[in-house]
Amino acid sequence: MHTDLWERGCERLAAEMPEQQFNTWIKPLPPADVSDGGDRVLVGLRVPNRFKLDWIRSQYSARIEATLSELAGMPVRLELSVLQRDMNGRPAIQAAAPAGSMQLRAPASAASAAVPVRAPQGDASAATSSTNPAPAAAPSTVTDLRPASLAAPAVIAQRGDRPATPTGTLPGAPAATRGRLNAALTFDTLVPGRANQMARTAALHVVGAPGQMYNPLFIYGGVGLGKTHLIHAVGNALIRDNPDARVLYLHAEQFISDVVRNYQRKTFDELKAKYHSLDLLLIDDVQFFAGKDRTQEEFFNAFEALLAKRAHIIMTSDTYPKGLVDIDERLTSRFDAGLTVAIEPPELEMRVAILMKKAVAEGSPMPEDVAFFIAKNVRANVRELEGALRKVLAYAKFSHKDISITLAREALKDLLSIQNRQISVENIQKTVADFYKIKVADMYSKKRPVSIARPRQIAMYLAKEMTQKSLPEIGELFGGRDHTTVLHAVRKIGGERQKNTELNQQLHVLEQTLKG
Ligand SMILES: Nc1ncnc2c1ncn2[C@@H]1O[C@H](COP(=O)(O)OP(=O)(O)OP(=O)(O)O)[C@@H](O)[C@H]1O
Repeated sequence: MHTDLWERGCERLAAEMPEQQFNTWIKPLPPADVSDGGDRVLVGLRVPNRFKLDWIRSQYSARIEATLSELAGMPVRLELSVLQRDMNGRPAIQAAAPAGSMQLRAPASAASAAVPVRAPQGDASAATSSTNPAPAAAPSTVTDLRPASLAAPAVIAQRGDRPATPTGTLPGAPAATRGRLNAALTFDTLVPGRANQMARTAALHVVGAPGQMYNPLFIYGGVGLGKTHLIHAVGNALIRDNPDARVLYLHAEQFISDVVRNYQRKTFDELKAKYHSLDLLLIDDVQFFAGKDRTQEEFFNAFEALLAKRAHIIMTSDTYPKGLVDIDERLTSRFDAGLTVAIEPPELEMRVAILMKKAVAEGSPMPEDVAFFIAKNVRANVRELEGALRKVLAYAKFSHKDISITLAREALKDLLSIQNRQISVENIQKTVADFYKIKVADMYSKKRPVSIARPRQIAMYLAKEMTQKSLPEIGELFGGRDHTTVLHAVRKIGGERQKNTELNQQLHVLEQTLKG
């Protein structure tokens, strides 16, 4: 009697949920199994992988159950399981995860962000705060599924030669530890937020079950957004859980140097022995492999050897695998074969939380209004945020004044004036019009075809993000439009950006162009 319940539920969810969210998470699911459970209806949903399962459970299951219950006129219980394919590619069902439990083992510290992040409104954003930890940070009951190789005692211990962070969270003198890991870059010091939620969740999965799922894990995003921090956090957590694990962090350039050195000395066996024996390889900025054929070949070999023995590989890059240039396709397609996740620029609330947490770590707690002022004005990335914080703290120290907005404005006046000088709404309109090949006049016109309306919305979004102008001021500069039109554009493009990789890339390009 409830045979079409799932179809009806999907129709309802499609109408009620933001389109991107529905299309990403609900629409691709295979039809549910609906059965009679006595006093309730049982709805079995098969999800392609564990990551999606956890995400759907934490973000959408309550909503799905409520919608289906309403349609069925009786309680509905949702049962999620991972759909696996057997060797012939036929669907085969893995054991269902019990409802309400997360099948991953988060580091004990991961749930304890010191500064609460006010989660932005909306379905996909509900989970990140210290009082409401991200789903991945939930304590779990998973059995240890690690490959036997992780138990083998061996240590790759080398001195770090990348800038590292000491005990505070602002970068300073090197603090190298095992495997070139920086001990200060942990899940504890990484502020969670919407911008890094998926990447952080996936990283926590790797810590919970290395060598199992999402291998390789490919993390991409713009500069200074926390990619390096996140992969160090995975390495540190893994070593803490398993001191014998052979973990190595290195920047892609270090791998290149290694290949060159071994090439000159003809010691490729040593190179192989070093990399192929690892349990976890963390490799940063793989876009640096571009055009380096021999390096790519060696990396390919290491990659294949590590995956074959179920060691884990995590990579970072400034772009998604298919966006990498001058890297052999057989590599980029492998990069994409596990899980690819983006880290976005942090939203305002997250920037505030990062500032406050880092200020506390530096021993100078910062009033929220000051953090807000800085976060409003420093938007590009966390590294710039740290720079601004450092300036404000130093200024307060040397001038023997309390930290206030006035002091922050004074300390950051160069930075603020450069920003105000460089980015104007007119500049944004021109740059966006050039980029999408429309006329600048279309920015003010009343024309509505999507080929014009969309770039216009993108320009409005950038105007709000990158200038100090208010919504009514921006509306005025876009041909006397109402502030609600601007608000709609800002929300729409901001929301789409989270899910639409292509749009996100375009916005990155525009932002970089505008910042000169
Ligand atoms: N969510 C966060 N919470 C706390 N600190 C963060 C966060 N994100 C980034 N940081 C800090 O910002 C700085 C820059 O981060 P990181 O070096 O990891 O960026 P990245 O994405 O690897 O950049 P790049 O591509 O330039 O190497 C680091 O000091 C890092 O600790």
